Amino acid sequence: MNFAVIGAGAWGTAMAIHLAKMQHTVTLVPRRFEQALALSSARENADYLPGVPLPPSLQIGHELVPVLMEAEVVLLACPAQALRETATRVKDALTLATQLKLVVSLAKGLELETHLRPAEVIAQVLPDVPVGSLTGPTNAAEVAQGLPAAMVLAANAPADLLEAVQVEISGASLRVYLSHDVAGAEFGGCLKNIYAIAAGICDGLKLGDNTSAAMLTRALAEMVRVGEALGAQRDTFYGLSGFGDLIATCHGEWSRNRQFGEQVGAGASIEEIMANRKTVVEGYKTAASFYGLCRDRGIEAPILAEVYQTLYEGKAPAQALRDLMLRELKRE
Ligand SMILES: NC(=O)c1ccc[n+]([C@@H]2O[C@H](COP(=O)([O-])OP(=O)(O)OC[C@H]3O[C@@H](n4cnc5c(N)ncnc54)[C@H](O)[C@@H]3O)[C@@H](O)[C@H]2O)c1
Ligand SMILES: O=P(O)(O)OC[C@H](O)CO
Repeated sequence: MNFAVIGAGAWGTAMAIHLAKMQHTVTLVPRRFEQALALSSARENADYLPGVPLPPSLQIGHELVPVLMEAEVVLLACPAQALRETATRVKDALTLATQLKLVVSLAKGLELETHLRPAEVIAQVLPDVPVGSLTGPTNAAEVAQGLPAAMVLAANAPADLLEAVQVEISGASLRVYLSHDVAGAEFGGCLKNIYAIAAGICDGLKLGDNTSAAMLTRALAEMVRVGEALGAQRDTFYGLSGFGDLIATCHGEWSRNRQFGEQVGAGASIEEIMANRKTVVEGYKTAASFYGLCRDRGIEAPILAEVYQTLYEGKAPAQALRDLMLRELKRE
């Protein structure tokens, strides 16, 4: 199959490496021309995924028109806040000769102003192409090294197309499951980033394993409540895109959302952390987007609200934790 991966951060590069190793025709398209040159000459993405060689067959592209003339599946691998702009670039570069069958989001964040999920943003821009989302517990570095992982491809597209793409992406190191609950799969991936910030805050406050277990368990309950209220299916949150990614991201030393939370919990200034970061922390803006969405819809989400107040209203992390602990008592 012919794949185009638009966006060459850690995750786009890792997926492009995986697909190229599966013998597909793959073109990785970085946003900036200099980045395309650097990747072509070094055969490594030194900025975002250092130490992993790009397979010889992996093509690096820059002009979208020729790449999109041949691509059957396009993966959009940029941060959620850049998705609309990236999908628009794809739309503008599509020609009548297109072979495009499916556009897949790899992003895990809500658009800030609209509160839309990644697949919803793409569908607004590209209403005539089937859109899906590939999500689950997948740290880019591990996938790039070929360590086994499992994901969910969620899409409302013809079954034969989805099954074909599932087969093409799956292999000994990546097992892909299918789902029709795009909302559930995407809400899980977006929400877990906020709870990973909360888990990191607990780490930064040097709390113990009991706190971590309590936080994770209540985060899952909150994820289910928020997701169901927004129209997703309850069961989806107990799968790879919900529970699976929550565990990976809240526990993974590597998680950028967890690391960010740990710095916040340890007392660092949020402005300074964000100013010094080169890579995306999706949970930061997604916390603001979900906070607005839950407030507007009257959805109870106390952990999310405390993370929001800590990040945006200057609330002390220890006070946020205390307020969570001293909420009105209730049945589990
Ligand atoms: N890294 C992972 O392990 C991983 C795994 C699964 C999903 N994701 C998700 O994939 C998405 C991308 O993450 P990443 O890890 O590749 O991020 P990254 O920080 O490694 O790279 C971000 C990429 O987006 C590009 N970018 C930044 N601003 C942009 C803009 N305005 N327009 C277009 N491109 C822009 C950058 O040039 C860079 O190539 C995020 O939503 C993330 O949550 C990441
Ligand atoms: O490093 P993070 O926190 O952006 O998490 C990356 C992936 O979403 C994990 O599945």
